[in-house]
Amino acid sequence: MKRPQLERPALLEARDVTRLYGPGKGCEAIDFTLHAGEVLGIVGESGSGKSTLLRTLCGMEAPDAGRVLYHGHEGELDLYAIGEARRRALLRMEWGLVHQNPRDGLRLGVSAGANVGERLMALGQRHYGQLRAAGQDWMGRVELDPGRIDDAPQHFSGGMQQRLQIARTLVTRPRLVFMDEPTGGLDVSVQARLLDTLRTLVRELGLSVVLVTHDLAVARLLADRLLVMRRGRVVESGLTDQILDDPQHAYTQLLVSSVLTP
Ligand SMILES: Nc1ncnc2c1ncn2[C@@H]1O[C@H](COP(=O)(O)OP(=O)(O)OP(=O)(O)O)[C@@H](O)[C@H]1O
Repeated sequence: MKRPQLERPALLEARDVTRLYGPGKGCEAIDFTLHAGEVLGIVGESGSGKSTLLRTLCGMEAPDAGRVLYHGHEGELDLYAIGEARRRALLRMEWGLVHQNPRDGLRLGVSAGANVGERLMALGQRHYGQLRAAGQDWMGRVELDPGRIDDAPQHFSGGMQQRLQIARTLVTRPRLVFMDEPTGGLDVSVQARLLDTLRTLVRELGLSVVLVTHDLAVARLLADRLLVMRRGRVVESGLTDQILDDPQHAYTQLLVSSVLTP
């Protein structure tokens, strides 16, 4: 998906971000700018530091050094200079987070409709009819049967739960969405259909996304640009098609030719 974004404003910036648990474990000296409407894929083999970087970017884990800057409604915010309460409010009001395991992002015991409506309620919506209509609408958008709005997600398949988590995340129209292996842990055919839905939503809504995936096929379908990580560092970055079609770094070449084992 090639969408030139250079003219768009910066939305999220990582400036020399480091979070290390040990040498090469975590992420180190990460620098990038995500522009509005852009999908940035973070790829690399298992243990390369993708999830650590994502947690640092989305306010869940403070870096040892460096800054994460977010350009939101209130202008530029230094994510770890503001308090915990404001970071939480950002996640609730302006951001969305899609976990690999939908169980981490859903409340399994309450209805599908309540799961979708909850984030709207957190933004102040109280009108039952409107919340229910939004629930049905978003279940339809992620290709779930809106007739199952009163069913609890614990009775849904893994793929359906992931679709519901995506609906719950996107219903508030977040300005920035973080996704950690959104199609991981699912059967291949389920993954392919979900990826198709995600790609449609990303395009239709013009989403700004930071996407972590070890799966280069997922990266190719969704991401405009890639950061390739190895042992905590970015070894290569650029447009997705350029990197995947003509990788420059030996590690990326190995990744692309699937020589590396997970
Ligand atoms: N809380 C933690 N405490 C100690 N070490 C950690 C912690 N979190 C991650 N690590 C280590 O940091 C390194 C990077 O882990 P991370 O989960 O960020 O990699 P990843 O690329 O997301 O891998 P995967 O795809 O397997 O999730 C690994 O060596 C991991 O063991």
